[in-house]
Amino acid sequence: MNNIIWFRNDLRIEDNISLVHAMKGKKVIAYYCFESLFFKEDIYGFKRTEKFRAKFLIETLKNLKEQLKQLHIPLFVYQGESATHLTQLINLHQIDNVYLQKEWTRDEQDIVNMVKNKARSTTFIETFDQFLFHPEDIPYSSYDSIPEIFTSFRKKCELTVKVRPIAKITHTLPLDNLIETHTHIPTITELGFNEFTVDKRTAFPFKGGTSEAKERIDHYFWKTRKLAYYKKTRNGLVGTDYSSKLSPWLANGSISPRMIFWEVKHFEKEITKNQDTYWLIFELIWRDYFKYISLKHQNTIFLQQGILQKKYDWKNTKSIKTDWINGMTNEPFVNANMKELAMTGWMSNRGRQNVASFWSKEKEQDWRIGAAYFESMLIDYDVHSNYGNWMYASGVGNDPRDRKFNIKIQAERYDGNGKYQRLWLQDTLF
Ligand SMILES: Cc1cc2nc3c(=O)[nH]c(=O)nc-3n(C[C@H](O)[C@H](O)[C@H](O)COP(=O)(O)OP(=O)(O)OC[C@H]3O[C@@H](n4cnc5c(N)ncnc54)[C@H](O)[C@@H]3O)c2cc1C
Repeated sequence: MNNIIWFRNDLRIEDNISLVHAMKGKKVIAYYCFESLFFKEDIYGFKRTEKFRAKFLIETLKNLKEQLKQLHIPLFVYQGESATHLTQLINLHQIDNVYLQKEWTRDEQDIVNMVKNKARSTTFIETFDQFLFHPEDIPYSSYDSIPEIFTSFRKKCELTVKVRPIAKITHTLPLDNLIETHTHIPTITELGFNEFTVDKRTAFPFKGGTSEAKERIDHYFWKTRKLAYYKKTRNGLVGTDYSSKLSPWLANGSISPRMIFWEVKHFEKEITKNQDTYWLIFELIWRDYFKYISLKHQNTIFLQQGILQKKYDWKNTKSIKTDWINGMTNEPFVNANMKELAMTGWMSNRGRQNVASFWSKEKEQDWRIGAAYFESMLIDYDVHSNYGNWMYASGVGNDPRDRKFNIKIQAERYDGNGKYQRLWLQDTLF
């Protein structure tokens, strides 16, 4: 059998089910495409992927290519459309099976369907591999019965679901499997961006790729033991260590939630087990939850009325949008966060909650514009977490209390000494 592993948001060789299956083939090649759809402008005028995530992705691919090489698997990398490139590759190498992580959102599915339509004699094996709690293991007979309240979901899953072990690779391919690809990983300029240096103030000064993710875990868990204080520091705003910062690697799959889960368990056995160590797993369950919500509600997560079918009088005011994006509103705390995002592609969870609430609840602007801006800018953009959290913050999702943040009180509580606001607003008056 000739197999392809089609990498998308599972850019790792460890704990990758599709790779384990693909490696049973006689000939195995790997494929990745910088899909032009994800680099186009959206309907609001934002580039769907901005330079921060593009750079992170390039770094991730470089690391993946090296790691695949150790297994004697060549990585073919293209820019454009999979409907063209992957179909050609399938024909050229007489591919029997394409293995890939199952995705269910609109654009991801469209891309797969276009390839399937052009490669009708090839088998596509799609496997869920982005979850902590595997969809076959959760205590619900269908996605329809997933509760709309996170706590109900979490409690029931915690009682009944066992996190699966890490999927292991047991062999390498013969050396002659490592054929020349005549493709290369594009540079940032080839992807349409100018070269740039990262702002020194960034809270996320890290690179893409599994190796970097593992270094981060080593630092945060083992070297500094910050994990043992995670719950107490996770609402922080300044510096690298107030939270794990694992989301960008999780988002593109260069690390799996299971890898993190089992490392927490190891830490709990070797060092300490407390509320803080549990809380990192608690947050990973939030991540799962938003994936299940999008599995349940499918593409309604992109609609203005959200999964609640709630109609508000959403506005789309150009000046409010410009002020919000540029950090020029009447709220210094919002401004500091928006400047951080614009200059680094990163914002803390506390910041995200505040700027989202300000945009949709205070200014009553169409939440989808805010979500689209985040999609463009965030290094850790993940379709489910982003749209799930945006709906939640905007009153059309899973927040049973439909909260609106008091920005001044939030700034006082989480940035009482003004350190964070000074960091990002030092050049402007506030
Ligand atoms: C409006 C809004 C948009 C967001 N968009 C994204 C997004 O596109 N991608 C993304 O990964 N997260 C998103 N989040 C969730 C959260 O802000 C980030 O996951 C978190 O800040 C990442 O930092 P960390 O890795 O240090 O998190 P930690 O606090 O260390 O948490 C560990 C992990 O748990 C998960 N997690 C934590 N909080 C959440 C949450 N609220 N929802 C889902 N998963 C969570 C993440 O995978 C995170 O890496 C969004 C939140 C809001 C309010």
